[in-house]
Amino acid sequence: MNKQIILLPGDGVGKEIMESAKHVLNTIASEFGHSFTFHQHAIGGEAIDNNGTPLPEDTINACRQADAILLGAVGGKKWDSLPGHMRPEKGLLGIRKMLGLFANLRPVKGFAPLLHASPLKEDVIKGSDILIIRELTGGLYFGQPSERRENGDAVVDTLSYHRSEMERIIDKAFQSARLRNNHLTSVDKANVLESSRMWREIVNEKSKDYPDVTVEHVLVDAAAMKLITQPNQFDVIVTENLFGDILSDEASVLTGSLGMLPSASIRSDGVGLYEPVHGSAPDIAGKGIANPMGMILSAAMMLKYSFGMEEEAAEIEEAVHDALEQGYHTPDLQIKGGKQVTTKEMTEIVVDNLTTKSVSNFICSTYA
Ligand SMILES: NC(=O)c1ccc[n+]([C@@H]2O[C@H](COP(=O)([O-])OP(=O)(O)OC[C@H]3O[C@@H](n4cnc5c(N)ncnc54)[C@H](O)[C@@H]3O)[C@@H](O)[C@H]2O)c1
Ligand SMILES: CC(C)[C@H](C(=O)O)[C@@H](O)C(=O)O
Ligand SMILES: [Mg+2]
Repeated sequence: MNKQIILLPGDGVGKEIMESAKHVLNTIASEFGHSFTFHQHAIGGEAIDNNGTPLPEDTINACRQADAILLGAVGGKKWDSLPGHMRPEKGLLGIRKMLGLFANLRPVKGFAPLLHASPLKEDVIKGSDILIIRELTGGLYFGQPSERRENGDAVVDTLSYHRSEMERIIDKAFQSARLRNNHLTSVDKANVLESSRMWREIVNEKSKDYPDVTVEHVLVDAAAMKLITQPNQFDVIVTENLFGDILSDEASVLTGSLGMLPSASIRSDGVGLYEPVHGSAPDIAGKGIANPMGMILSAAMMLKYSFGMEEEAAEIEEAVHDALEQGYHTPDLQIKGGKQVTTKEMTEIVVDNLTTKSVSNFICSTYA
């Protein structure tokens, strides 16, 4: 099966982990007889430097024609003082919006070998398996007006949603709950926000179409607390854009590191953009020690959701699991003992697991 994949490595560790995803995908292609053609394009800070815009036209055109898109991360201190519309993050928001990628799926599942890598108690996180579904193309991120007023002494951002935008993400969440444990937690701030009251009404209306799914409403502040105290009470969480952004970084603590979390941003026809949940990690960029697992697992999500390659995706997940079980980990994972490795070494171990199912002969070097 020939697939055209757009690679948007972006900035900071984005470039380092994109190499990992490419290596893993090339390995899967040769194991399963697929052909993946990669086309690399600029986005974010790199595109600002080279093209004067965070989202160049040729990147947009390439993404429109792609079978799927893989993105590393954007952003960095160098571009932090630029005006809002020129920031690297605007490139990412722009491509999500232009392609209509309204459903952001962020699975949070602890790998057994990492249960003790979380600062949370092992018996609190044991059994946690959450799918956070974040609305991605509306809300405060895109509402207008969004501007400074009164010579900079006042400011306005706008939280705006149309009913249809809420309905499609809530439908997606009910459908996902049906494929899992039939439990949906809708997270909002209905005690304060009108948008949340409308969201809650729509969830209640929709629940009549999915009588087999149990629905629970939780206010976002309480949800933030419950994610840490009772994470295994959740199955699917659905929420609006900003709440989903915040809760997903929080939930990553269950897995031991933000570097572990993958994501899929999709629309109804299966076209998708796949990226780890984390950012460009400026504090470790260039050191070769970024955790590549979130990126590699995002590539696996691409195979599953955009290409229907379930078996291939499962093999990648297993190879990641095995690498962790073999004791290998990048330094972000606080594991006592085990073998600390670099991004490249971790990638080789995953690739080795994919091809030989054994890394017993792998010699890992140390890094400075
Ligand atoms: N999707 C994206 O492109 C994306 C997402 C979040 C933040 N950002 C941008 O990234 C820049 C930095 O933001 P930040 O520092 O708040 O968040 P960040 O996610 O980049 O980093 C937060 C912390 O997690 C660590 N971390 C993140 N990914 C890691 C990995 N793969 N391996 C090991 N450790 C990892 C970092 O070292 C850092 O300590 C900002 O410009 C921000 O806008 C981009
Ligand atoms: C970089 C930023 C625009 C982005 C977001 O807020 O959506 C990031 O934090 C994410 O979680 O993908
Ligand atoms: Mg985020």
